[in-house]
Amino acid sequence: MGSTVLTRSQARAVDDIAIREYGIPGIVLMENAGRGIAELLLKESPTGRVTVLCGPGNNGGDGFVIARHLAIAGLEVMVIICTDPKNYHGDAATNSQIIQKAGLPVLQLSMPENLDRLISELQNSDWIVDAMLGSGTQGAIREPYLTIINAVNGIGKPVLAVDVPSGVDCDQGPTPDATIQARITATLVAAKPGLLTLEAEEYVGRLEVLGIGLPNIILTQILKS
Ligand SMILES: NC(=O)C1=CN([C@@H]2O[C@H](COP(=O)(O)OP(=O)(O)OC[C@H]3O[C@@H](n4cnc5c(N)ncnc54)[C@H](O)[C@@H]3O)[C@@H](O)[C@H]2O)[C@@H](O)CC1
Ligand SMILES: [K+]
Repeated sequence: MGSTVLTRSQARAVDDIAIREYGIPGIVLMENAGRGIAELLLKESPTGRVTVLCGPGNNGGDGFVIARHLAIAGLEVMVIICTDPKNYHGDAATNSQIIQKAGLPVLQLSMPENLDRLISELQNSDWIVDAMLGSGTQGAIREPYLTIINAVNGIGKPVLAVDVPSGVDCDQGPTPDATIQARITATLVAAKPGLLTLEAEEYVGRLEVLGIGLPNIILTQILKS
């Protein structure tokens, strides 16, 4: 399934079928995604300090799982929540509560008051995990993501992007002037059309496709329909 490409609606359908027809809980998919991405990062950086930027949806939920696994492995982790935590629901809310109860360092970002703090956290990082915006991204990139994306790109530390670099519309490609420049993009289940456009080349870096434990038959079913 390495060369498979899934559009936004196909990726959603795959998750939907896995959850509703096959009974695989969404939180298991999120755990598989986050753990797989943490293991990938640990191969690049077995020690050091990592800042995990978490956005408002399930991409942010993946970020919480990644942070938990990196902390278990002994890395110094700082989680930056880029939205009001009241926005979280479902699996992302569960994983947000787990890391907060576990006492991982969390900074609740309220812009622009915390911009200096954000920049100093980023400057002190060996790696940055971009779990801000994923396959749910649509339209022009709004604040605070616009400012954060530009700050991350300006600092130039290596970035591992979760599913897509924030700013990439998974069907259309990058949004000019507001897309994370990743060193590695760990995309889930299959590549997305927007990651393979010519314009995306400078943002995606090394593209890694990670499975999340779905039976192959689900992908076959979607690609045939
Ligand atoms: N079961 C699942 O669906 C799974 C999903 N996974 C993760 O979930 C992600 C998709 O989750 P969601 O559908 O919650 O989407 P996102 O995590 O991409 O978040 C969507 C939210 O971002 C905000 N947003 C959208 N466009 C924006 C823009 N232009 N500017 C600023 N904010 C914007 C809106 O608040 C929107 O509700 C995937 O990319 C992947 O990382 C993984 O956890 C694996 C399982
Ligand atoms: K992302």
